[in-house]
Amino acid sequence: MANPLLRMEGVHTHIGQYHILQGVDLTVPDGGITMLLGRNGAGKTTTLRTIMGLWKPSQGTVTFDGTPIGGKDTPSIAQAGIAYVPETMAVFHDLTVEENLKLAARAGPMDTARLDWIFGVFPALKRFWHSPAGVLSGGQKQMVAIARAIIEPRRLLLIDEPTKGLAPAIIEGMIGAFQDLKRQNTSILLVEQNFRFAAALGDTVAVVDDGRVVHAGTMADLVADTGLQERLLGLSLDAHQ
Ligand SMILES: Nc1ncnc2c1ncn2[C@@H]1O[C@H](COP(=O)(O)OP(=O)(O)OP(=O)(O)O)[C@@H](O)[C@H]1O
Repeated sequence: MANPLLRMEGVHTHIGQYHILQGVDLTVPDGGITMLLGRNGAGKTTTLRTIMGLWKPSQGTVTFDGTPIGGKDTPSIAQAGIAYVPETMAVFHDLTVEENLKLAARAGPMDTARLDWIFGVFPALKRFWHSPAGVLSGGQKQMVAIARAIIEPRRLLLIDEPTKGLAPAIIEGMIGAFQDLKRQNTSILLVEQNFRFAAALGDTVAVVDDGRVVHAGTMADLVADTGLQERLLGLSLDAHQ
């Protein structure tokens, strides 16, 4: 496995009186795609939000590229090179695609070479450049949300359920886009419920249950072991259709 880009060790997160993460150990290798799987309510979103500093860990360490980031504020964590696309997709519906991206480019004018690269990954953005984001399909809005997160170079992209509610054909198209991002040296930690998508895309996988990582390894090993899938994820053959 490549060197870890992100490492969480013994991370606990409390939300109010609730003890949600209960000692998460998680490694995201540099240069790969890691899938975070698990039941509803297992703690996947809380894990992403804790990495991003939106919840502060009450215990444990979070290390990014060798530097401790646990407890830092969200802007500093973003500055360090991590971007986050929440499940709700941070897209302004009344603004054009261009305006959505301009607002996300906090460092100043958009880098045209980078924009060309983003158009290559998500061609629909070029087509709808001057259209309000609100008229786009769900998949296209997801592309705007991801483009906003990567308009400035990022080492690590955290994405929460990008396939939720999308048609299978759109999901297939997204696999290519994420592989493209990976080829461009963006590591990805992606929360996913769709096991087929996760299996097609993931290099490594971590399974969360009750606020802990209960399994970590290569995606190929999990794909090859249907018994393990059943035990960890409750997947039956139906879930693979
Ligand atoms: N703001 C909050 N206040 C109280 N409890 C919360 C809050 N946010 C999340 N939780 C609880 O924390 C637990 C983990 O939630 P989380 O959203 O991380 O799970 P998840 O694995 O992402 O699940 P899902 O797929 O349903 O989003 C759940 O029991 C949830 O009810």
